[in-house]
Amino acid sequence: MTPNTLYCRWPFPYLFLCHSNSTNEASLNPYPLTKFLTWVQITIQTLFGSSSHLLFSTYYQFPKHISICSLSLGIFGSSLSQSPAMGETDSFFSNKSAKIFVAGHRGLVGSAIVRKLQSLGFTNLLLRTHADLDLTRQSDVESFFADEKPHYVVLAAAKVGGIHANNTYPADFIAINLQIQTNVIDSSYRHGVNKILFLGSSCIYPKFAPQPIPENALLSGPLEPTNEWYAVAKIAGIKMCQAYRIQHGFDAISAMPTNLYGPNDNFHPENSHVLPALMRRFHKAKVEGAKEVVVWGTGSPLREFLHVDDLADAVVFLLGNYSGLEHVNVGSGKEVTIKELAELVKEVVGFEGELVWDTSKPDGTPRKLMDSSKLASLGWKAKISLKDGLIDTYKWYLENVKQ
Ligand SMILES: NC(=O)C1=CN([C@@H]2O[C@H](COP(=O)(O)OP(=O)(O)OC[C@H]3O[C@@H](n4cnc5c(N)ncnc54)[C@H](OP(=O)(O)O)[C@@H]3O)[C@@H](O)[C@H]2O)C=CC1
Ligand SMILES: C[C@H]1O[C@H](OP(=O)(O)OP(=O)(O)OC[C@H]2O[C@@H](n3cnc4c(=O)[nH]c(N)nc43)[C@H](O)[C@@H]2O)[C@@H](O)[C@@H](O)C1=O
Repeated sequence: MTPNTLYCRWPFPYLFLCHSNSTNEASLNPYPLTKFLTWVQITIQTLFGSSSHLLFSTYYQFPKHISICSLSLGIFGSSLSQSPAMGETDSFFSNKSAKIFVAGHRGLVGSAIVRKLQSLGFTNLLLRTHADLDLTRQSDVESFFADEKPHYVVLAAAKVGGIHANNTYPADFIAINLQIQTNVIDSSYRHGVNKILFLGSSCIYPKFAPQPIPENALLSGPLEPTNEWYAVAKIAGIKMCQAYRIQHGFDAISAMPTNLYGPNDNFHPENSHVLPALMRRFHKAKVEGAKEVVVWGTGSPLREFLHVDDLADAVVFLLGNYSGLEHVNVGSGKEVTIKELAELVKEVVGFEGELVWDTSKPDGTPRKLMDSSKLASLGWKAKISLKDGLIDTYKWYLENVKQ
C-alpha cells in the first residue's frame, strides 16, 4: 500500500466516503478520481462558501488490483475567519522558531514578507540571495532543500516586470518562472516542507474577464497578449500546487496579488511597473525643472493597486489560515485609471508640469479589478489607502533610491 499524506488539520466533523475498485489497471490511475474531487471541491465551495474545504487522500494499489479512496469533507466556519492578529491559535503562528524559507527576500514582495514575519516574532528565517542560490538550477535547489529542510516556504522569487519588460522578453518570463517554481515546489514536497505559498499574479485571468474577477474565471478565455508568457507560467504554478495537493496531499497554496507597490520596488525607467516608473520620472522632472512628463498609453486602463505591506499581511494570514485547493485573490478592491494614478503620483511627488501621453505604448488589459471576497470571507482585508501608500513609498524612495 502506498498511502499519500492524509491532510487533516481541524477538529471538525468529517464525512467519509469509500470507493473500491477491483477491475483493471486503468482503475489504479487516480487522475479521473482527482478530477472528480476537484469538481466536488468547487461545488462544495459554491454551496457552502469559500471557507469550506474538501480534504482527501488516496490509497491505491492495495492489494494489487484494488484502489480505495477515502475523502473527507470539512466545513469550517469560525476557525478560518479568525485573523492571526486576533487569535494566533494556529500552529503556524504558535511556532515562532519554525524555519521559513522566503525565496526572493530582497525583492518588493519578499522583503515585505520578511518584515512582517520579523514583526510577528519569527526568528528562524532562511534567506538566500540570487547569487547564493540560483533557483533556476535544479540540482542546487535540491541540495539546498536536502541540507536545510525548511518547514515553510514562501515563493516570492520570480522574473518580474511591467508591461514593456513582459512584452520584450517573453522567453525569459516564461522560462525563468517555470524553472524557479518547478524546482522550488517539487523540492519543497520532496524534502518534507509543511506548507508552501506560491505567488501568482492577477494577469493569470483572461483579458476580458468579468469584473470584479472571481477566482473561477481562471482559464475561461484568452489572455492579455502583452503578458501571456508570464501568465502561462503563473497558471502552471497554480496548477502544480493543485496537482501536488491532489496527488500527494502536499499543503501547497497559491495567492494571486493585484498590482503591487512599496519599498524595494523596481524603479527601472523602462522595465518597471507603472507606479514606480512614474514616481521616478516625476521626481527627476521636479529636480530638473522639466515642464512635461511622458506617460505611456491612453491613460484609460483601470488598475487596482495594493501596498506591499498589505500583501505581506495577507500572505502571512493565508499561511496560518488557509489550506484550500483553489488559489486566492489578494486585492484592495479599489481601482483607478492610469490617468488618475498619474495625477496622484504627480501630486505626492510635487511635480507641477504637464502630462504628455505616448499612445504608441501599449495600454495592456483594459480593466483588472479582482474579486477578493473569498479572502474577505476568511477575515482579511487591505488597510493602506493608495494616497497613504504613495506617500510612504515616496518617502522610502527619497531615502533609498533618489538619483
Ligand atoms: N510587483 C508586482 O506588482 C506583483 C508581483 N507579483 C508576484 O510577486 C512575486 C514577487 O514579485 P516582486 O517582489 O515584485 O519581484 P522583484 O523583482 O522585486 O523580486 C524578485 C526576487 O526574486 C529573485 N530572483 C529572481 N530570479 C531568481 C533566481 N533565478 N534565483 C533566485 N532568486 C531569484 C530576485 O533576486 P535578484 O534581484 O537578486 O535577481 C528578487 O529578490 C512574484 O512571483 C510576482 O509574480 C504578483 C502581482 C504583482
Ligand atoms: C502586475 C502586472 O503588471 C503587468 O501588467 P500591467 O498591469 O499592464 O503593468 P504596468 O504596471 O507595466 O502598466 C500598467 C498601465 O500603466 C501604463 N503606463 C503608463 N506609463 C507607464 C510607465 O512609465 N511604465 C509602465 N510600466 N507602465 C506605464 C501602461 O501602459 C499600462 O496601461 C504585467 O505585465 C505583469 O507583470 C503583471 O502581472
